[in-house]
Amino acid sequence: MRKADIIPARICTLNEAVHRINQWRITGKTVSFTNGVFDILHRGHIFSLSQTAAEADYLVVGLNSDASTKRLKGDSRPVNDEQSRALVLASLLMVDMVVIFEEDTPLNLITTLQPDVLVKGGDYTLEQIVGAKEVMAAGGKVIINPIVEGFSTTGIIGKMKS
Ligand SMILES: Nc1ncnc2c1ncn2[C@@H]1O[C@H](COP(=O)(O)OP(=O)(O)OP(=O)(O)O)[C@@H](O)[C@H]1O
Ligand SMILES: O=P(O)(O)O[C@@H]1O[C@H]([C@H](O)CO)[C@@H](O)[C@H](O)[C@@H]1O
Repeated sequence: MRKADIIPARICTLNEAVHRINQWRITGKTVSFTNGVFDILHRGHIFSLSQTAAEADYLVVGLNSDASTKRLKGDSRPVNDEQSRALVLASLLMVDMVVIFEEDTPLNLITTLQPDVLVKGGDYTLEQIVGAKEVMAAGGKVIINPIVEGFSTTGIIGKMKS
C-alpha cells in the first residue's frame, strides 16, 4: 500500500478497530491505548504518544469527536475538526490506529478494545483515568507519563491571542 494510502487507512470505526485488533492478537501482538483531544499537536503530545507506543506492538489512539470536545473544553474548541485531528495523528510514525469517539469519555471504547496498556499524561491521577480499573481488572497495565512542562494546546492558543 502506498504511504499516502496507509495514513487514512489507520482511521477506523469501532467495528473496524475490533476486527483489526483481533487480527493483531491472533499473531500474539500487544496493544497500547491513549486518548485525548489532540487539537493543536505539540511536543507534549509527541512525548505521550511515543511513551505509549513504546509499551506495546501497536498503538491505538482514542480521539474525542468535535461534539465531545466542545462539551469537554468549551464552545471555542476544537480549533481543528475531528477529521483533521485524526489525519494528523494517523500520519505519525508511532500511531497504528485512530478511533474517534462521540461520548464524553472513552470508557466504551476502552472496554470494547481491551488494550493491554492504557497511558495518560501526568495531568491525571490513576483515580481520574477513565478505563484504568477495567484495563487492570482484565490484567492490563496503566501508565501515567510525565508532563513535558510548558506545552499545552490551551497555552498555544493563549500565545496566539496575545
Ligand atoms: N505537555 C504534555 N506532556 C505530556 N503529555 C501531555 C502534555 N499535554 C498533553 N499531554 C497528554 O496528551 C494527551 C492529550 O491531551 P490534550 O489533547 O488534552 O492536550 P492538551 O495540550 O492538554 O490540551 P488542552 O490544553 O486543550 O487541555 C493526554 O493524554 C495528555 O495527558
Ligand atoms: O485530551 P485530554 O483532555 O487529556 O483527554 C481527555 O481525557 C479524559 C481522560 O481519559 C479521563 O481520565 C477523557 O475522559 C476525555 O474524553 C478526553 O479524552
